[in-house]
Amino acid sequence: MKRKIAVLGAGSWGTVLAKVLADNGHQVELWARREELAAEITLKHTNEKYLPGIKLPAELTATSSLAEALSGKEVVVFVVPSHSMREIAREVGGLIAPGALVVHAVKGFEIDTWKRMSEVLLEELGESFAERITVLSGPSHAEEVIKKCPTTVVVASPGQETAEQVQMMFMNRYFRVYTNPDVIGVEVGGALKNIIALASGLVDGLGFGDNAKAALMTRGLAEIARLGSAMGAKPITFVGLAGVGDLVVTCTSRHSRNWRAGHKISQGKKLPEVLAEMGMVVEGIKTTKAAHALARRYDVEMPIAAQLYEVLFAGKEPALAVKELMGRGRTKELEEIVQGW
Ligand SMILES: NC(=O)c1ccc[n+]([C@@H]2O[C@H](COP(=O)([O-])OP(=O)(O)OC[C@H]3O[C@@H](n4cnc5c(N)ncnc54)[C@H](O)[C@@H]3O)[C@@H](O)[C@H]2O)c1
Ligand SMILES: O=P(O)(O)OC[C@H](O)CO
Repeated sequence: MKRKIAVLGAGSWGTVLAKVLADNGHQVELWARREELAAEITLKHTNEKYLPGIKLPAELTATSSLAEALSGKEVVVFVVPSHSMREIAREVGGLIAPGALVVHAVKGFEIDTWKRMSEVLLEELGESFAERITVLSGPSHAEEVIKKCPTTVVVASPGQETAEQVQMMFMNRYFRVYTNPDVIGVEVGGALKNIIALASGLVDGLGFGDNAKAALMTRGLAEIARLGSAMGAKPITFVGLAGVGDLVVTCTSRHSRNWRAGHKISQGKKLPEVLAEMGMVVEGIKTTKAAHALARRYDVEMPIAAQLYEVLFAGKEPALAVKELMGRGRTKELEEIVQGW
């Protein structure tokens, strides 16, 4: 079934998801915050800032008007940074058709409340959308999907039927989509892996080698599963695409903005300088604050996230953070994660 779809957010990921949907024959309109970018996408079929050198399909149009983007659409896909989700959801709340499906592909928590993105959407759009909000996550760098490199993602929704509709909408020969009923696990896995990716960039920058990287990813997964389970996720979700899958790709790829930001910090650069140099969303920075707060709220131990918090926000030397992690007291390996599997 061909759909009329609005994709809100014309950064790297929003533009690429819009292209996947356009490749699948859907009628897609992108919303870009800046008018010049909307004009560039519609008239030149490029998005040079976020996807340099890439030609977009001629059928893919963009607008800077939210009302125009949403007019007559059956599906709305949110791909804005997590810090702007509530503002945008509030603005479009009254404009979304009552029966429309809502999808988000955002990997982060709301600042200060530390709510998940589907919670924010539900609060702003209303209870009538409860069964129709879906999250799309998994190991998927925009730079590779745009070249049709084989990619797998997962969609999670409270209703299996909704998840399957979204699965069919996005799935094609280069973009394979799985379903999972665990919305909390998929959202928490996608958000928290960014912290470990930042730490990976740091450890790589310090020249600590492959053993340290493997340790970080494995013990990072333990922290993700521990907090996620306390928040209500199914632990098994963290061995899936939104857990291990995304952790592997983000910690090992030079495409990762989070990895690159961590690497720059290892070279002695301060956070404002790093953010200015990146010029793109680095969700892991805010998510480190989220993990710090959520670990306290749910009373779970997250030593890697705690050390990263001190490096990012209290000026701790990265090498000292690693030394302190290695100097922690003796402990058992998997007990806390295995509970509930
Ligand atoms: N890039 C990827 O490969 C990728 C893959 C999967 C998921 N994601 C997730 O997708 C989300 C969006 O990331 P992205 O990669 O497209 O980011 P990006 O940095 O490429 O683009 C961000 C877009 O958001 C816009 N923006 C910035 N502040 C805004 C605000 N206050 N209100 C509205 N729009 C604003 C920018 O103008 C830009 O168009 C993030 O949560 C990210 O983790 C990204
Ligand atoms: O570039 P990053 O670090 O924001 O990661 C992008 C995606 O989340 C990878 O799946």
